[in-house]
Amino acid sequence: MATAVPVERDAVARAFPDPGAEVPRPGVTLRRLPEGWDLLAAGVGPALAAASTAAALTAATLDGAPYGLVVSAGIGGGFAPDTPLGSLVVADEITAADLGAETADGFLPVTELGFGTVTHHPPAALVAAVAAATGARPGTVLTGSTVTGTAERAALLRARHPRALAEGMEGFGVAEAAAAHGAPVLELRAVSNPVGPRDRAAWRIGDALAALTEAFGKLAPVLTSWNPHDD
Ligand SMILES: O=C(O)c1cccc(C(=O)CC[C@H]2O[C@@H](n3cnc4c(=O)[nH]cnc43)[C@H](O)[C@@H]2O)c1
Repeated sequence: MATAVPVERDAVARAFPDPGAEVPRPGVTLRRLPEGWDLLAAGVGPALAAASTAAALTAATLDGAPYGLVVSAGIGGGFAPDTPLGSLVVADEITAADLGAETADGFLPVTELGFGTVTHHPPAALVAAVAAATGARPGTVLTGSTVTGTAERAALLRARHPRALAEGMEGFGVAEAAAAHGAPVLELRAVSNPVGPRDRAAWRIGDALAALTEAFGKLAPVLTSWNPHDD
C-alpha cells in the first residue's frame, strides 16, 4: 500500500492491531504488517511515487514474494458537490490529468500523440467490493503534478473529465509501476479539501486521515478475500 507521506502511511497502519516492522530494501523502507501487507510512504508526486513503488515491486519479486495487488492511498481533493470533505473515493479509472501537450486547439493527451497511456483501470469487482464495504464513491481519480488552485482549472478538469470525483498527485505513478510488473492496482482517496481556489487553512487533513484509517479497517478483509480471477 503506497501513500505519499508518512502521516498517511501511519493513518493506514492504525487500522491494524500490530504496527509491524521496518524492512529496508534498496531505494525504499517498507513497513511490513503481520497480516502480509507492506506499507510504503512513496513520496509526493507521480514521479517519486512511481520510482518508489517500482523499487518495492522489484524487491518483492527478487525476494520471491511478488505483490498480488498494489494500493495507492491518501488524502486528496474532491470535486464539489459530489465529494464532500471527509468522504471517500475509490478509483474505477486512474487518469493522468496533465500528461500530454498543450496546443492552440487545446490539450492533447499523450495517447493522441501516439504513445504511452493516460488511464489505468483497477479491477471492477474489487472496486465494487471496496465501495460496498467502505461507502467510497467509485469514479475517476485524476493525478497531477500540481495541486489545482483556481476555480477555472477545476472547471476545466471537470469539463475534460466529467466522471472525475477526486484529484491526487500519486495514483497514476503508482499505477504505472504496478502495470510494469503486471500487478493490479487500486486507488483510495479520503477528501481533505475541495478541488478549487487554494485555501490551505480550510484543508481538513485530520478528518481525512481518520476516514482513511476507518476505511482500511473495513477494507482489510475485502482485500484479503479478493480473488483476481473474479475480475
Ligand atoms: O500538512 C500535513 O499535515 C499533511 C498531512 C498529510 C498530507 C499532507 C500533504 O500535503 C500530502 C500531499 C498529498 O495530498 C494529496 N492532495 C491533497 N489534496 C489534494 C488536491 O487538492 N489536489 C491534489 N493532491 C492533493 C496529494 O496526493 C499529495 O500527495 C500534508
